[in-house]
Amino acid sequence: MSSAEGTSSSAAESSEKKKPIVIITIGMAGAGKSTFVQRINSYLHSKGPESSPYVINLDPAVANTPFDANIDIRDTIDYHKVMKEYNLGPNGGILTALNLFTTKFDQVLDIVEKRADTVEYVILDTPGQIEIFTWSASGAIITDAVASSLPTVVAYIIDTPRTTAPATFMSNMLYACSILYKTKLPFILVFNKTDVQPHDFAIEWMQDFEAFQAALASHKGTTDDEGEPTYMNSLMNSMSLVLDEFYKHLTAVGVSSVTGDGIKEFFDAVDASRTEYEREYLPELQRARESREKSLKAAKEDSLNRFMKDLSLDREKNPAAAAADRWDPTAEEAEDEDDDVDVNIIDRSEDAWPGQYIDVTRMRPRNDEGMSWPRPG
Ligand SMILES: Nc1nc2c(ncn2[C@@H]2O[C@H](COP(=O)(O)OP(=O)(O)OP(=O)(O)O)[C@@H](O)[C@H]2O)c(=O)[nH]1
Repeated sequence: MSSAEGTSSSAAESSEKKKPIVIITIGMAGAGKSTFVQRINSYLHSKGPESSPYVINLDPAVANTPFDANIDIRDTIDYHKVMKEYNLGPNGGILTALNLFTTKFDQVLDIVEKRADTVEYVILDTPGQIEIFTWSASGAIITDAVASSLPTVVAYIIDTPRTTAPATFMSNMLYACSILYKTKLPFILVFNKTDVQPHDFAIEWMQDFEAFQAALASHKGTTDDEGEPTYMNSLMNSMSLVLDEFYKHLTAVGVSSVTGDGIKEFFDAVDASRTEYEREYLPELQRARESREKSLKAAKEDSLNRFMKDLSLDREKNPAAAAADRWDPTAEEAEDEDDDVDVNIIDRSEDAWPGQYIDVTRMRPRNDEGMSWPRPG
């Protein structure tokens, strides 16, 4: 972002209250996501009550969170009960619990939007099994719903001490790359646990692919018995060139969720990503909306045309029935409601979600009695 852009946008924003920015935290199990959320939460609290964030926990299986969530999926859905009722294993249980919660996510958004004037940051903690959020329909629905209402940034938490091997680093970057291209949201790589392992090596590898290739060559197991580079080595060498382009779209910060080091730099990156969201994500969202409206309109017209064609074929085949089928304005019992061709085409994007109102913030813990979840069978 150029400084000129930053100045003009901040001048425009200062006249009206900024919308809160949503931080979606994701990361491999054990990367330190919950500890990180707890750390940024306490950092914001320490700045004063007006800076307190709004925290949403989306992990139904977490036993204890080291932070108090304002909205907690566990208050609405009993994950153990879901596993039992649907006869699922742990991952299926988490996924189903998240799916069920997603059906009520509009209510969560309503609540968050009502707090928009008093809150600066909204923090979303996601399930420990990263793929349950990043590769599920409900994860995509939640991300899209949030990002279309409020500025949003993805914080991808990386276990730095476990990423020092070039192959692990590359796998982590490829995963980050896939999430970036899926969400298209501003993206921050958070190298966590820098108290154990500084993240300088990662920054160097991201800025200089030759340094990465040198590290790769010096790592054991990169050549076969004849001293030739292994298939994996050649693949990673080529990938490092491809990822060079991807790194340009990322911001990387090093933090220690234990000592609090680097948390201020993380928030500087979050604040900078607001501009990126407005400049890149919003216009893209607008384009996607327009194209969806266009395709819905086309589908509607196509359906209407096919209906009219079927109707004329029927009439050709059976002229007697067609004659009897004419509308008689004088007939008292003229029923016309079934002729409304629009009824089968519903633009659900404009609808409110169906279902009863449930204030998810007021539910008793671990109790979903009275909820009309779909049941199997
Ligand atoms: N030294 C050090 N340890 C950390 C740091 N952040 C987290 N940890 C430790 O890493 C382990 C995993 O942290 P969690 O916060 O539970 O990780 P998580 O990603 O939420 O794990 P899941 O609950 O499986 O999703 C814990 O033992 C933490 O104490 C850090 O910055 N430095």
